[in-house]
Amino acid sequence: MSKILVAMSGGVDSAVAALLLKEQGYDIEGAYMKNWINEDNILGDCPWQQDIEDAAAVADSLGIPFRVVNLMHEYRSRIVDYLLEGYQSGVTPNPDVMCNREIKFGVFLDYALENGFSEVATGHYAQLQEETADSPRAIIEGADPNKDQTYFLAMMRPDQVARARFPVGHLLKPQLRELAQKHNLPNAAKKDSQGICFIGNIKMSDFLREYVPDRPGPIIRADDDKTLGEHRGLHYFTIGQRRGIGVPSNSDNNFYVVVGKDIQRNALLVSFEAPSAPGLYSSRCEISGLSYTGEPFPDDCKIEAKVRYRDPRVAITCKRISPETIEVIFDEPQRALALGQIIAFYDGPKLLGGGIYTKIQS
Ligand SMILES: Nc1ncnc2c1ncn2[C@@H]1O[C@H](COP(=O)(O)OP(=O)(O)OP(=O)(O)O)[C@@H](O)[C@H]1O
Repeated sequence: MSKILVAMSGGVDSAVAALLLKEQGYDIEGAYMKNWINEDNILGDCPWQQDIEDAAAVADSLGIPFRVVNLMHEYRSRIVDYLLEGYQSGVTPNPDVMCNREIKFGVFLDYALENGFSEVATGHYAQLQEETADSPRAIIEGADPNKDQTYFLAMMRPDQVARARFPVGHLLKPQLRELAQKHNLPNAAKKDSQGICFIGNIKMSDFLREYVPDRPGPIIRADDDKTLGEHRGLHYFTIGQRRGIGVPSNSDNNFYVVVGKDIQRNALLVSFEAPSAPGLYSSRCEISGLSYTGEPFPDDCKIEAKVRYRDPRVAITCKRISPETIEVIFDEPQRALALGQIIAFYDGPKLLGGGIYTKIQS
């Protein structure tokens, strides 16, 4: 029977993933991935030591072998550099999506295959539709609509999907917690992690402050080009952001919102929140780095997409520009799309693939 390496973060989701596979009779081992932040420890916070202890304790209670895999160098080159380059060039990268393709189902899967395993399991809320004569294995949204994580898997390639397992994707989070308690898993009551896969409990703004030099520039009102103030660096801001701009609206009903970045002038563009705010809503965009989780979808087609994590699926039309680039036209204009971020494509609950916003048009 095939051997499965379970990626155990110390959190409850991957603990239950291991529990379920064990109960189903699979030959499994657990592994914690040590990433770059573990080694550098510059920000004086090390929640990961506790995470390793928690993952080891869960493996112990399940009676499965456990190891720590050091992926520090790969993480530095594939994720941290991508993150820093993105922020330095004025776009908003998505380390979580890249982490799944490059690390969890990239170097970590390679490590598993080299060490006698045939699959990698994670605690992602996603389901799998097994391969049929007509189509390869497909990723389907998780059963818990509040927890579905398929968006983060959008850039996975078919060969990676073929070797992935998501044992908890059919569960609702409360059911998962109940299972963890019923089986006395040592981390049954542990709080959920905050998302960004390697930064852990460290805030993105602290990370940026440490690694990307400040580069002050003007805050400009996009409607009339009036300078309203100064920002510390474009990388601290994302389109659609309202908090922390530092420019009062002097009015009770109007709020300034970031509507864009003018890279040439190093200017942060703001406007009052409104459907007519210049650049805030887009009806079309260009997507590069197009990647499919299974069969490629047709050159010109009507499908659905999630424009960001936690957004509902929306109707889109795709038009092919080149092998790796498409134009996406939204049925309804979408608010605050950020260059560098990821769009995920769907056919109903089935994930089709993803790509990177490289041009956004109103
Ligand atoms: N440092 C790590 N070592 C091993 N596996 C990891 C690590 N970080 C994340 N994973 C794997 O990736 C999955 C999704 O990661 P994410 O950070 O979204 O955690 P999560 O949904 O809070 O799950 P968990 O409760 O297992 O931490 C985890 O369930 C786990 O299988």
